[in-house]
Amino acid sequence: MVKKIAVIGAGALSRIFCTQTQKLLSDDYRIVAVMARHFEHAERLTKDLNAKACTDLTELLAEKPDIVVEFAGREAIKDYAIDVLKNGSDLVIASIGALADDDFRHRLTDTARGMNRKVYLPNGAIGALDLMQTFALMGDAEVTIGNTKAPRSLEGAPYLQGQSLPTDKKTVIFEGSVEDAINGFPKNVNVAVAAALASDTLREATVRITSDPLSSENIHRIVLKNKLMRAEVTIAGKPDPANPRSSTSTAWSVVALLKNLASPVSFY
Ligand SMILES: NC(=O)C1=CN([C@@H]2O[C@H](COP(=O)(O)OP(=O)(O)OC[C@H]3O[C@@H](n4cnc5c(N)ncnc54)[C@H](OP(=O)(O)O)[C@@H]3O)[C@@H](O)[C@H]2O)C=CC1
Ligand SMILES: O=C([O-])CC(=O)C(=O)O
Repeated sequence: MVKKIAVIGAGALSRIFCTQTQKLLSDDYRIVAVMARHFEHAERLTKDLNAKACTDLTELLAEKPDIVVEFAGREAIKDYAIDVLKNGSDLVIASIGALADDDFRHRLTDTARGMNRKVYLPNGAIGALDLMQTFALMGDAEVTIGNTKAPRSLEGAPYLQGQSLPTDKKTVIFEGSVEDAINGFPKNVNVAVAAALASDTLREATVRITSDPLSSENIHRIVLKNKLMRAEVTIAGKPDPANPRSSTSTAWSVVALLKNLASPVSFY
């Protein structure tokens, strides 16, 4: 049976996700609605999809989606996630940074369990969340997460308080906890929260953010070790031209997730 997908967000990642899901997965999925803050942004995306454009969650959920996919940001997912699950839809969250908030994460988990729904956290701009869960089970993982982006991909973050970054030299602009990193850079280090949650090191993992004027990629390097295993995962993705903060591969990772869910043989 073809499953109905509704999308929250009509920006850079939603556009890639919708286009590629329609192109590659039409035997299994149909996009029925897209929501944005501005109606015209949602409409710009839906006109090629034969889907409903809206600015209101009730309207989105009226389409009775099997799965709601979020590409809208930390505040949006905090506002909508519980109602999506209570509506009976499963949920894919790109703005995984929202789950660094213990209260939200517990409410999300409890609601999903109570409603017998699933919340899927995609690999996003990184990968290997399966491997990181193995580290979590083995215990005592030491995890460091490095993120390198060009200044234009970092500027505007609350941590920088409007300051511009040097354009002539590579600079470490943040070193600290995952929680401080996501609060300071909510649109840049969702990957750090994903890695820390998967490896069960939300309080212990450390994050380093580097601004590199010569970098044409968003580079994420995660190093994990315990007494029996060590791993280094480096992923370098091209920034989306419409939103240089986001790597385009993030949207593709959600297409891959949906493909996996629909397939009789799943990778893990
Ligand atoms: N897990 C990961 O690896 C990654 C996660 N991300 C997450 O994905 C998010 C989306 O990225 P991207 O597509 O590049 O962002 P964009 O800024 O290009 O698009 C965001 C879209 O969300 C919409 N939106 C924002 N707030 C709301 C709201 N409250 N209700 C409805 N719609 C809303 C905007 O509406 P409008 O157009 O009307 O303004 C816009 O269409 C990022 O903010 C980040 O949190 C990003 C990269 C990697
Ligand atoms: O897209 C990326 O490279 C990573 C990103 O913005 C995030 O994790 O929020």
